[in-house]
Amino acid sequence: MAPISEILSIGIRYLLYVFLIRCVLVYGYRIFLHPLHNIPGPFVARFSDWYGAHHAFLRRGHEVTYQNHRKYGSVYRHGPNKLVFNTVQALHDIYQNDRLSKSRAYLATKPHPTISNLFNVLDKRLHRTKRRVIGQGINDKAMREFEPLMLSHIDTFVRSLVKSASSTNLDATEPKVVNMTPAIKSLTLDTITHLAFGSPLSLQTQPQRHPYFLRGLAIANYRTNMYIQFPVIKHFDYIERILYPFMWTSQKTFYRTLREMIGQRAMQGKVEGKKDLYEFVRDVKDPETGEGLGMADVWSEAAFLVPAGGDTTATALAATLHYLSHSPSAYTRLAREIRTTFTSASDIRLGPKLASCSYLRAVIDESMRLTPPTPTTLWREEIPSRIKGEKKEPLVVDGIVVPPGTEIGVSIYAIHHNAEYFPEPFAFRPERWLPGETFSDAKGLKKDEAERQRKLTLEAFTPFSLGPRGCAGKAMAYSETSLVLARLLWCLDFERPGANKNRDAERESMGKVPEFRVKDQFSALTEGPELVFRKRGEAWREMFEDEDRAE
Ligand code: HEM
Repeated sequence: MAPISEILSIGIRYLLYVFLIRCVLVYGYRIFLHPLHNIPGPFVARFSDWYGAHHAFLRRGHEVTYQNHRKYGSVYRHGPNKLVFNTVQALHDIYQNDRLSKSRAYLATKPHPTISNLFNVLDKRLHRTKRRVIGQGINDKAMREFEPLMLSHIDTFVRSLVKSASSTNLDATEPKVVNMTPAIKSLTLDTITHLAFGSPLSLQTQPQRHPYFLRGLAIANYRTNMYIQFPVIKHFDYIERILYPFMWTSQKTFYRTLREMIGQRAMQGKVEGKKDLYEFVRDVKDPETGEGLGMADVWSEAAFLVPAGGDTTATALAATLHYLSHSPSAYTRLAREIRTTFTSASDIRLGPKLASCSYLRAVIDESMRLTPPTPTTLWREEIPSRIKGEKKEPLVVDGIVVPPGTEIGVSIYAIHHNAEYFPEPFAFRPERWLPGETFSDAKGLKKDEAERQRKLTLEAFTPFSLGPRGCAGKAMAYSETSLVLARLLWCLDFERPGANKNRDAERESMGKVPEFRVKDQFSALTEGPELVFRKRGEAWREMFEDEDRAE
């Protein structure tokens, strides 16, 4: 009888042969016979999802996708069963299509198989119910009711910038350089936690209480993105615990803080006159069972709503400040609009006056176009028919027949830089959003050509995505960004430390404002901008009136 070691070695060799044959068959099929084999794309992506995982790991999926479109055209193969498109037609065909739902990869972000939140629920009926109920807490009406509390956080933010500023002249005293990413995130997270749980996290006023919250949030986003891009990795999260223990603990701290906030809110029960998001979430009932949500579900909703509402708005604001600090003409025009529309800081409220600030809206939109807060590709998939053997029309996206089981999407970053829809795609041109105005590349177009161009521009602009799974917090995002920028520019002027206005003006006129680059981890990870502030005349004093009175 052969010794055990010989049997083992034969066994291993045999398994290796089987593995190699399987690889040859599977990869050979994916490269040469797969229904998508004719669609161009990077070679590795044709046979392995490691391609997407690798770029998600390095947080550069958005820029790689943009480059790939330049190389391969308006559609390319991003994985064996993944297609990315880059046209307005595809945006419509994918995100406004009843036959499609979020891809099953979103399921990997569920904390438990039976627990879902508004972000990762795939069942359409449950999604509609959750969206209807939770949406009431973040729609226009809710924002008008929440406005005084939102303004109190914005004023805390502006006051801290005033305190960092020199008196009148930037050269006279040394103003403090402010890193805007943590400052803005503290503001937006205080705001969303106040809206969600009826009291804020107080990151602005007591940052020492939650030193790891921002880091934990960033890591939670990173993991969410890795799971969506490469769901298999979820099964190996213990490797992460061993290799990156600090990452793991920061993220746990973030979740623990949320749990504590929910616990404190739950202890208060129903509070008369208070309708925070917690109340709305507790009202959600499963349409099939009629049962309400348990604490684990409430936690899961919070774990999504806090980053959804806090992180994205922070990116929009940081990007806008970056572009303004590089664009003297846009800065001057916006400051003039704010300072001539309102009569005091407290006059800056939601309503017709703020809505009339069209340049403000153009600046925010142009900043979100260049640096979308969610720069990624939002994957969708055809829902398999419940009826066995049912024959469906083939799914066609932008003229391409998409086989069942294919994940498809449009990269928000890539389409926002598609020159067909946005002439001078890397230039900061708020005028492109203003009807009747034009800029260098659009000059000389005939009226009907200009109108066609404008229509395409509007259709291709998709920072909030679109369709039934588009952003539910758009009203909150525009309310918050507009109020912050308007109150800030009422009280202060700002610039980059050591900015050279002449050089900036020259670069701006040539369309060479540097991009506010971010890392793609589903939502964007930002750094900076670093800015210095200068008090504006006596306008800022109003912010301190309550404090002065209290003294
Ligand atoms: C500039 C700020 C914002 C941007 C750019 C943005 C962008 C987006 C995008 C692209 C999606 C779709 C995600 C996907 O398909 O997987 C989304 C979904 C969502 N966003 Fe926002 N968002 C912003 C602010 C907010 C705010 C302030 C809230 C309020 C809590 C919010 C709540 C939501 C919700 C609840 C969804 C899920 C909608 C659903 O699936 O039905 N967002 N957002």
